[in-house]
Amino acid sequence: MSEIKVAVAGASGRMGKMLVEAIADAGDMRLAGALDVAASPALGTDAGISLGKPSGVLISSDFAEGLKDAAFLIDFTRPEGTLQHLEYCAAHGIKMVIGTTGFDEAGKAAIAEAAKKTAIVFAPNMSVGVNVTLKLLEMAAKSFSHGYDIEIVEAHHRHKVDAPSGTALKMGEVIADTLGRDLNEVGVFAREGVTGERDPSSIGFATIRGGDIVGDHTVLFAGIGERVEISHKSSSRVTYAHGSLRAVRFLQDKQTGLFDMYDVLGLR
Ligand SMILES: NC(=O)C1=CN([C@@H]2O[C@H](COP(=O)(O)OP(=O)(O)OC[C@H]3O[C@@H](n4cnc5c(N)ncnc54)[C@H](OP(=O)(O)O)[C@@H]3O)[C@@H](O)[C@H]2O)C=CC1
Ligand SMILES: O=C(O)C1=N[C@H](C(=O)O)C[C@H](O)C1
Repeated sequence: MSEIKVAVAGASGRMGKMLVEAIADAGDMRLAGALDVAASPALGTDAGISLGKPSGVLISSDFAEGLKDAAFLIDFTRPEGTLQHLEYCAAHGIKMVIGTTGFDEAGKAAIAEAAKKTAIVFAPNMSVGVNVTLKLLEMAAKSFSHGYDIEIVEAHHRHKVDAPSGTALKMGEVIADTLGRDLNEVGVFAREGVTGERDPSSIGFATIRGGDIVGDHTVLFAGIGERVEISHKSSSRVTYAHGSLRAVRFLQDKQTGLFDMYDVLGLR
């Protein structure tokens, strides 16, 4: 069987490097292109050089050049970058795995629209563990629908630019949907000063940023006399990279459509 040709956007970023390495180590894939922003000091360098594994692929900011051999683009960048890549990929039939977080509603709508022209997996967290945790949260939310206060705490490294994390928001959405609530109405994203008592229907979010924390998420169901905490902790970004490669393989026989990691992992 021929190798799957995969390009990586944000190739010199934390996830980009991890993906370049994971593709090199995968027996069924080949790095077919590497993109980064025009201002990146990594432009023109070999995408694998910082890993000590030269790939023969130079990092480019030119979409036509960086994607000329690619059937797939894995994108972990910023929403504004992803939306540019999306337009190009939709026009050229390149399938996408999007891990970028921090999209507004218009950005999410653009991804849904592009999925009418090409096949896309879009998920705020590609790890198996987090997606299984989302299923556990659905189950827990059903049982803790009354008498339990729901709070979501997430912690990430000092470089993360969006808050709360895409994963924390997804956890909130899953719980709110299960309980028939609208996260836009019940989400509480900051507390300061005299806040008044807690609204029992609210879902609170707390954000920690520091050091090199890869990604921790805890959902707290706090009742009277007991509390339950459901936690996931990432110790390496490799889990996101391996999930992304599973998403690429899942998309191989899809032509169009918007999918997430529940689809990839058979959790729906
Ligand atoms: N879904 C998941 O499982 C996961 C999602 N993420 C998400 O992935 C994204 C990237 O995370 P991370 O790798 O840590 O971030 P980094 O900042 O390390 O990497 C981002 C990369 O994208 C580049 N970039 C920045 N702006 C643009 C742009 N406008 N267009 C194109 N490329 C751009 C950066 O270039 P430069 O450095 O030169 O600015 C860099 O190479 C975040 O949104 C994060 O939340 C992260 C981990 C897991
Ligand atoms: O920026 C990160 O690092 C991560 N971002 C994703 C998010 O916002 O949920 C996934 C993971 O938590 C790591």
